[in-house]
Amino acid sequence: MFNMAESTHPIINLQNVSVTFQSNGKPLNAVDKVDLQINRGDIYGIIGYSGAGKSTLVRTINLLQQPTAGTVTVSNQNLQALSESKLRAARKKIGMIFQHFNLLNSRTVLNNVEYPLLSQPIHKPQRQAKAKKLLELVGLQDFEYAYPDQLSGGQKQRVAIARALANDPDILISDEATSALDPKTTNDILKLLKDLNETLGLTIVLITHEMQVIKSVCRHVAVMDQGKIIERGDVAEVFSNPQQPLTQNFVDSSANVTEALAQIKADPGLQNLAKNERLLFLKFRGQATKQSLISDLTELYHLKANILFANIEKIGTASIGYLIIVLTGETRQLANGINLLNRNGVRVQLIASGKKEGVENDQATVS
Ligand SMILES: Nc1ncnc2c1ncn2[C@@H]1O[C@H](COP(=O)(O)OP(=O)(O)OP(=O)(O)O)[C@@H](O)[C@H]1O
Repeated sequence: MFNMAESTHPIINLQNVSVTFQSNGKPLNAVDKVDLQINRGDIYGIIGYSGAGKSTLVRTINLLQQPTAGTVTVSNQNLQALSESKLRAARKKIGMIFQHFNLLNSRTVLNNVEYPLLSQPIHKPQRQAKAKKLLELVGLQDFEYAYPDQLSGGQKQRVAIARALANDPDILISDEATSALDPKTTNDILKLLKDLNETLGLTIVLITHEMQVIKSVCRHVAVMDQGKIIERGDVAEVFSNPQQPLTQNFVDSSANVTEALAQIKADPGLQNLAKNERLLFLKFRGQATKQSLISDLTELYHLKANILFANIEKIGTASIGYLIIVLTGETRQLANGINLLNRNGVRVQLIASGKKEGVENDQATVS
């Protein structure tokens, strides 16, 4: 996906950035020697589980979090070398939105959006005009005099976005901004962020623990674990061919496979498979998702496949298919069938086999 607004010049350049906290008297490397370059106009996702260091990392971008080591360059300025007043000016060009909106409940929607402009040398009419324009941009022109408590979660986040745009930032950092929202509202907010990226050329850095969020708006992604970026690149490339088990976990959870596997493994009915049955987890990629391999098993080897779970995860132009099946048939034919799947690029994992008939009797490779 090419975006006219995106250039190949990094607007954000973190070099060898570390943040070490003291936790119970011991050093904790929340961010560990991270290099991160984000181009102007990009929508860059950072994904990781809780505690991976995502928030700490993105807070170094505006020096809300001072790094213990490394350099932070934004819009060609080394932020650590700036005077207090120049740093304040640089920070105004980096907006932020959060999971819990952080609105001032005693102020109207309009006053909330005006708030960051109060310290600016602008007169009230211009300030209000600007805030009204921003509310229109986020689709809340009819809510100027409402109070945050009267709004839905999605509307509150729109106010927070309008407020974050008050100083015409070049960069918007979104820290789990959709985590408290339902799926439909999440999509609406993500669509708004994408529109703002396209119309304003806004660079967006978005942190989340949900792969669907990354998939629906980001062009690039970094996967974070224990303070380090363990994998990064184009979203479709990273998620269609994960190199790290953690990245694979995100893909599997997104396709609901992790949950399905747990449920199936816990099903008492499947603890006692007959000796001619195999419980298999199959993962397909690319071409394999289009082939009729399951019907081939029946035709060639007289195997019966009982499908317990099926899903296809589409990532860019790539597809990853998942099947959990109970395959029934003669021992030799079961081995032939599994070999056929393997030969066709299907990753076959044996979850359980029938009693007495051990796996060692199968002449097939299963992982
Ligand atoms: N001010 C602090 N003092 C001490 N430890 C901290 C501080 N801030 C964060 N940490 C620790 O640093 C690690 C990374 O936290 P961080 O909040 O950056 O992770 P995260 O990936 O954003 O996760 P979450 O989504 O849960 O916030 C965690 O172990 C956290 O407990």
